[in-house]
Amino acid sequence: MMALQGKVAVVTGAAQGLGKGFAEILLQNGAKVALLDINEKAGKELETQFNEAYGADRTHFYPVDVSSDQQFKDAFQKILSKFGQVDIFCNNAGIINEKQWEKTVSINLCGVVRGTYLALEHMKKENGGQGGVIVNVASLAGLGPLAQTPIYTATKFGVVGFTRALALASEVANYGVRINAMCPAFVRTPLIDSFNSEEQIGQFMGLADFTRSLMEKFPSLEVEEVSKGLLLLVKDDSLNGACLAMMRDGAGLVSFPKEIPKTPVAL
Ligand SMILES: NC(=O)C1=CN([C@@H]2O[C@H](COP(=O)(O)OP(=O)(O)OC[C@H]3O[C@@H](n4cnc5c(N)ncnc54)[C@H](O)[C@@H]3O)[C@@H](O)[C@H]2O)C=CC1
Ligand SMILES: CC/C=C\C[C@H](O)C(=O)/C=C/C=C/C=C\C=C\[C@@H](O)C/C=C\CCC(=O)O
Repeated sequence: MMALQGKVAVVTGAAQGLGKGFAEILLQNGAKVALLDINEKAGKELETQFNEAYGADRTHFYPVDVSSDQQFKDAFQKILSKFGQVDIFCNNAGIINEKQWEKTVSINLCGVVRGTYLALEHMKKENGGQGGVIVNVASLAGLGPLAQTPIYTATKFGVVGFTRALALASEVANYGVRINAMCPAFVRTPLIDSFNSEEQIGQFMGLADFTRSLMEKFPSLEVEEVSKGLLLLVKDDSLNGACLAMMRDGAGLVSFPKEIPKTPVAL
């Protein structure tokens, strides 16, 4: 298991919700944490709160829009200047917006790619790096479709596929970096109210009742529960290319079929 004492972690979308929970459990386990978020007010307030709770200078906030290549790169350099290294990188920032769907893709998928590649360039052994672990936050909607949010679903399937492919590349090329994905069902954060917002859901508002029924089948998880899943994916150094599915009735590592299950058709 990876010891976190003295390690340096980066968490995107850290100002609230799951990102705040992930940052806190990493601090509680001895890591220093760089908080990245577009919400500058909330990020600065959380930095102060965490430094008071876990010791001065254990946390620093960096205002970053993960859809901006330049902002992400600039922040990463500032993190390296302040902390000297990055051992853990959690790409968590994400939104739901089926109307501004290019924005959703740019944040949920492209933002994860940007963060992953920044971390990988720094961590991989062939670049003189010390190795490390990257956790990309997908969703259960990255393993099965959410009818009301086809674009959000597509981005999460993309995060799962990207993570699994890069984990395989890391194994084959011996980068010394583990890359895993988190696939929680509904979690009690501000994001899940999105399904009721015409501004975010647009043409699919008529499917709100379908999502409500899904929420009954998959009762909401608490941030604290999901944060324990993050800790597992970070600490267990046997896990690379793992996808952790999390639902109220339990969590489990997804077993992807070696062969694609299919029903033969005559062509
Ligand atoms: N809440 C849920 O039911 C589930 C959430 N997830 C995923 O977990 C991640 C976090 O979601 P929540 O904490 O629930 O959402 P949230 O809306 O509570 O927090 C998201 C955070 O990301 C930040 N953010 C948004 N756009 C950004 C950008 N362009 N650059 C930097 N930061 C940005 C926001 O300011 C906010 O602090 C997302 O990727 C989401 O898709 C996955 C499964 C379930
Ligand atoms: C409208 C979207 C609201 C919130 C999105 C939230 O951020 C999120 O990602 C929630 C995902 C919840 C998904 C819950 C169930 C998905 C079910 C189907 O897609 C099937 C997928 C897996 C089957 C799981 C099982 O039955 O074992």
